[in-house]
Amino acid sequence: MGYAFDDLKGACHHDWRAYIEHDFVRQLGAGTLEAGAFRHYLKQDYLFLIHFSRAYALAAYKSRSLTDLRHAHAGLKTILDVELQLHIDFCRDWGIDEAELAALPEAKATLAYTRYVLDTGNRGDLLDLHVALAPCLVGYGEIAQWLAAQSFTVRGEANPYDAWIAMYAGDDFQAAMRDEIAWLNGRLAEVTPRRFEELATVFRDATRLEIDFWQMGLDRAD
Ligand SMILES: Cc1ncc(CN)c(N)n1
Repeated sequence: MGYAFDDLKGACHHDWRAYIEHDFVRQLGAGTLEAGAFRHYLKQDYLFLIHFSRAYALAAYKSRSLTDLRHAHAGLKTILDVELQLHIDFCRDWGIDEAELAALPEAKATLAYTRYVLDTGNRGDLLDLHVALAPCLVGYGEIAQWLAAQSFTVRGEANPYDAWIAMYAGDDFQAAMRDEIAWLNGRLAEVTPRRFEELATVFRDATRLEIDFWQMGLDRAD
């Protein structure tokens, strides 16, 4: 019997829950997150998304079939057209203009996560790269679903972070998440137990780096 995406989550259940249910996420859902922490996160996430766009471009380069090339292209389009564009709008609403974004120094958590994904993609094959990218795309989609199910989550104008939640709960992002899971399920069905262990390590490490990214936001760490 082959593997599926849920087996990657199962292989690092504790880290996955710590990422999805992080204090940053809880405070954001409740609308109690300090504005300075969100602003710090937003700025670093702008840099993060630029490097993640590069990682999707690397996925396109590594594709051996038109199907894989289209899949990588769709991921790149979601980041560039949906997420990054809305992100720039958010930043403007939060008093951060594009000139400030262009001059930002990268925090260590941003450097570590983005370069880990790019290095994993360069060293490994297309599946390694997509597994390293999965906590990003699938994780935020799942976070939006998890927040929707929590009684402490405040939606609408009473929550200053409502637009952020809406972006990840929205149809475009949720559809991109489902596509990524379907692609991964197709590939994971064919891997050996030994290969699965390698991929589980990549997935766990990327998930741990997501946790560090939330913590960087809360601590406003450089
Ligand atoms: C750190 C991080 N991880 C994931 C996402 C969702 N693409 C994001 N915007 N930023």
